[in-house]
Amino acid sequence: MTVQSAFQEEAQRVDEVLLHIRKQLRAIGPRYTGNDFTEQMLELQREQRQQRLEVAEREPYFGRIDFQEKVQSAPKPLYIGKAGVAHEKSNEVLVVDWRAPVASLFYAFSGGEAPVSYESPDGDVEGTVHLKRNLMVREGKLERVVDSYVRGQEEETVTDEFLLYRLGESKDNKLRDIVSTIQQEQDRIIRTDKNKAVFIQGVAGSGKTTVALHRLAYLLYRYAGAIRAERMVIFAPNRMFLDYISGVLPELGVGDILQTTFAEWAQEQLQHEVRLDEAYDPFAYWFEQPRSREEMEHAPSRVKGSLAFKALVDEKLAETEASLIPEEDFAPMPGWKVTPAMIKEWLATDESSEPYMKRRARLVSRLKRWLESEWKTRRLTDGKLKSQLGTKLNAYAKKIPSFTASQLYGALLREPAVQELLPAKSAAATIKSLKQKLVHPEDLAPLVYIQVRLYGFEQPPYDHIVIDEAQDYSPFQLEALKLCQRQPSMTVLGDLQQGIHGYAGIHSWKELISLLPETDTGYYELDRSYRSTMEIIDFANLVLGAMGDGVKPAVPVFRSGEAVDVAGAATDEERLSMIVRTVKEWRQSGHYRTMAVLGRTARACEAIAERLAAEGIDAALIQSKQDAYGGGLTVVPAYLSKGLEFDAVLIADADSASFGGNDAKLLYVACTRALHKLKLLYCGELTSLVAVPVETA
Ligand SMILES: Nc1ncnc2c1ncn2[C@@H]1O[C@H](COP(=O)(O)OP(=O)(O)OP(=O)(O)O)[C@@H](O)[C@H]1O
Repeated sequence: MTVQSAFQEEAQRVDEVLLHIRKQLRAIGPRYTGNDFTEQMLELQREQRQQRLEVAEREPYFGRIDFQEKVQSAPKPLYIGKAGVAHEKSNEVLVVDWRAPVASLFYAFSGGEAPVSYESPDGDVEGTVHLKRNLMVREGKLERVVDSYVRGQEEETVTDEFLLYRLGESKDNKLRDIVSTIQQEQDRIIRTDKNKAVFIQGVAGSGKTTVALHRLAYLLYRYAGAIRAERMVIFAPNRMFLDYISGVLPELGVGDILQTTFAEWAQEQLQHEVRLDEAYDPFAYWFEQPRSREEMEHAPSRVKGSLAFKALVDEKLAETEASLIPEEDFAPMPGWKVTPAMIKEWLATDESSEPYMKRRARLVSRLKRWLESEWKTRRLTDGKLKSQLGTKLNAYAKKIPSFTASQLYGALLREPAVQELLPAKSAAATIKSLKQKLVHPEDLAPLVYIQVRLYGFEQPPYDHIVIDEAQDYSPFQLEALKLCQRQPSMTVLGDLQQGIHGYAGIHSWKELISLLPETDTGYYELDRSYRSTMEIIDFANLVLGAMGDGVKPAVPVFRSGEAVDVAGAATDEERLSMIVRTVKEWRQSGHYRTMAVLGRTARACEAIAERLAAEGIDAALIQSKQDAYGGGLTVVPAYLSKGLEFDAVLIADADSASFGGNDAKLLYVACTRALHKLKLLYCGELTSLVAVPVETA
């Protein structure tokens, strides 16, 4: 078949499928707005179906794979789309949902005539692939058809032309779904079994965030009923990042998933008993002036996030547990007595896995029942005596300690064992803040952990937990989250090479993985970077090399672009003029929809934004409490740019004073934000992290 006739045939099919989709959309009818519960539930289903069909109407499908099952005599074309569509009468499948088992063939097939198979609920299905085709449909019209594999033709392996086309596009202010170009190594992670905690170490731009979001959509489809969107949670580093990723799930037809930061979530779990101390800004402390590695290593945040600290919390909780049995008898009247031994017996028959405060409440009720039964047995009637007995019970109950999480935490911080781990000054400062109900971010994991151990849940709230930028999490944070899940079902992703929060995060994935049973975990590495051109990745790898041995360079996709520019200025004034000139040039070129000027500190960024404003250039200055990222031209401190991406990036102060020997990770993060264009400017001496200066000015 010629390329032209293939295009015509596909264009005709797109039209036909769209007719079916539109017919089905029309058949959905008007919305139900009454009060009948059953009708309301049906309406919810109708609404979801409508959303799926609307997604399909925009782009019915993006891929085709012709697969011949071993038992069949001819290949069958399967069209893969974001939402499955069936013929309204015959139920024949017109579009296969990308999450269906058979669709895995489209992603996993890497060429060759050998038999392939996919896992269906009824077992493995074997067969051969005859065609793999990418189709691009925009606004209901077929625009492009690319065959990446045709059986019998000379090229044996699939080509990446379609992927390269997608990667070459410029980006706006939101992360997008990648269903049409998911790569084999990503697909494997997305389709991992639900009862696993999946850990992903991936280089910058390898699609970790994107993969995690697609995995949620997959789990909801594959385990419909068992896993529910409202019992899932995504943790991201800040509100701006959450805004940036907020478009992906709706586009995949998934709604209602809680997307939050650990700090916000923790304060809610603690029912706002405490709040973050606004006067302490960790970013300002750690990034606005040089700090030594030594200081980072011994930071209070590292101690409070450690397992050694958790062990002390556990000891304190065990001690509290033991205090459930009072040391004295409860003897409200002569001849009436409950001994500690009896209480011990009662507690032993109770649900011993229940949290302390529940067991405590149960014990007090039991004492009350005992009092009532004694009262009845003795046939007493004196109302005054009854109220005296009540008072005695209350007085006795007070001897069984009762705590809020922050009270217990405060008590723990006063103990000598804690003082051995944590500098006395730091413990004293935390105790003082707690009195005002203020805490630092690193106090939240211990507090939530204590809260859950003291009060528990009716049932742990989550079916699945996603942790993005998990290299910045402490083992104690993971321990707190473990208590909140029904079974080990997590997606934990990050990049140790981008671990710029050394004062809080981990050094090795083992620190987190070892907290779960080995059989419940999976570990994956993603080495290919999809975001940036080869030139940018090669340059970023150079910076990475400055970190010393043991680093894993990112492997670029074969997408070539412009060379990375490095230019020096003689004076700071000249550097600022060069920033203005570069931004103007980039704007005039019309090539870039999103651009960023990255500075080492917030202060440096303020100066740049001021200068741009003075030249009449609009730029959004991003600060640490930012809620949203709006695209266009942005000025942002390098440490806040993590997770984001821009068509063009200008690193405004790549001098040796701004990026010293310890800042390789930060500079690596900054360089890898760029998709198509990267430029570095410096004044004075170029940072030693960039080994080969390239003069272009
Ligand atoms: N298979 C793919 N097809 C097309 N684009 C992809 C693919 N995988 C990743 N991308 C693109 O690469 C970019 C980086 O993805 P993402 O932000 O998820 O990576 P990351 O590993 O989380 O990056 P970082 O660690 O730098 O935050 C995004 O623009 C994403 O759309």
